[in-house]
Amino acid sequence: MAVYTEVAFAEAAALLHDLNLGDLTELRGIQGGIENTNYFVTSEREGATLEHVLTVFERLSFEQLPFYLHLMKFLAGRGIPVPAPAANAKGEILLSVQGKPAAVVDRLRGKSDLAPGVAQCEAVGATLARMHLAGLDFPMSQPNLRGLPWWNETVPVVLPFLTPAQADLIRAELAYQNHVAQSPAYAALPRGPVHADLFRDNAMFENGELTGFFDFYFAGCDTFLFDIAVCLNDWCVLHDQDHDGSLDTPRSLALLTAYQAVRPLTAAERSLLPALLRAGALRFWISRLWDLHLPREAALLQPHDPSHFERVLRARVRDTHALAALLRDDALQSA
Ligand SMILES: Nc1ncnc2c1ncn2[C@@H]1O[C@H](COP(=O)(O)OP(=O)(O)O)[C@@H](O)[C@H]1O
Ligand SMILES: N[C@@H](CCOP(=O)(O)O)C(=O)O
Repeated sequence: MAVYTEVAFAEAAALLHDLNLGDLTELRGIQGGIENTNYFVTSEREGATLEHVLTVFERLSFEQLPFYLHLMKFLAGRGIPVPAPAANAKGEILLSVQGKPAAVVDRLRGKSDLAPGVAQCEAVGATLARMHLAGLDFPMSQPNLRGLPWWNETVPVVLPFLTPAQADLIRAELAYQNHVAQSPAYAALPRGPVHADLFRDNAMFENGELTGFFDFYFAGCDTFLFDIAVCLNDWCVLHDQDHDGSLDTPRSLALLTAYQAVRPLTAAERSLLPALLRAGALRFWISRLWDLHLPREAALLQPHDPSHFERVLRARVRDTHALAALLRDDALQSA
């Protein structure tokens, strides 16, 4: 559990009043996240029980937050299942707790499915594509703050903690990704607001139905293909202890086919998916190394295992040509 900022009951109660969300009845620190302080807040208003999530942002600034919160509001308004932020009487959705930025958003029903099958991957693929299309009109712009420039800055910071073989891999992959980013095919990739961290623990299901995506605090304007790659790397790999990071073909095809039924991939996207799968693995290997070796103070913090994404990256590098062949597969082409 990561609770970096302790919020008192009275402080949370006053916040809910300002948002016209009634009387606070329960305030509970949330286990699971690693970036922000999160609490479940339950309140009573005119006989109804309301469930929200209070987030205090630990790394993001008052300048960066409007993009994420307004994106969630915009997507929710377009019928995409994401938590809408609550507004105060002045219409403000970006709040302040102990001088830090904060927000109160809808609590999604259900729980995360950490062992998804084909049906869950289909639901994620279709909803991801709908979200990408809905976001095309979003008027605000902010880069993916965990994109290539951050990788270039952060790799030298984590290098001292790596073995020589790991250092060779991370340097070679960073060079490869800088090269890919200069290519005409990369420039041709469709772009818009992306979630950029849509792991299994950032989606909820209830009775087998997807109830929504949440945790948009790594979102940014980037290629849609990067978002797809991040999803495939988490939703469609084997997660047993001995796994080697390989993609599970039935779940990968299910996610991609469902995505394509809503927004077909372009030729440039097909050709660059193997490279962007490597980019997605590199991004989370770097951030997990950074979180592990350069931790912040926290009441309780469970850093994620970086070696998982080292394995995923090695598997994607090994499978680059096989994945390219899979993407030329007739069944997927005609989806
Ligand atoms: N809008 C929401 N609806 C339901 N549960 C949520 C919501 N936001 C966060 N949670 C819960 O809080 C946990 C941690 O949130 P997360 O956003 O992943 O934290 P962090 O930002 O620190 O990574 C999630 O695993 C989930 O159980
Ligand atoms: N999904 C990332 C970590 C980001 O934390 P989250 O709790 O906001 O998803 C990873 O698994 O490394």
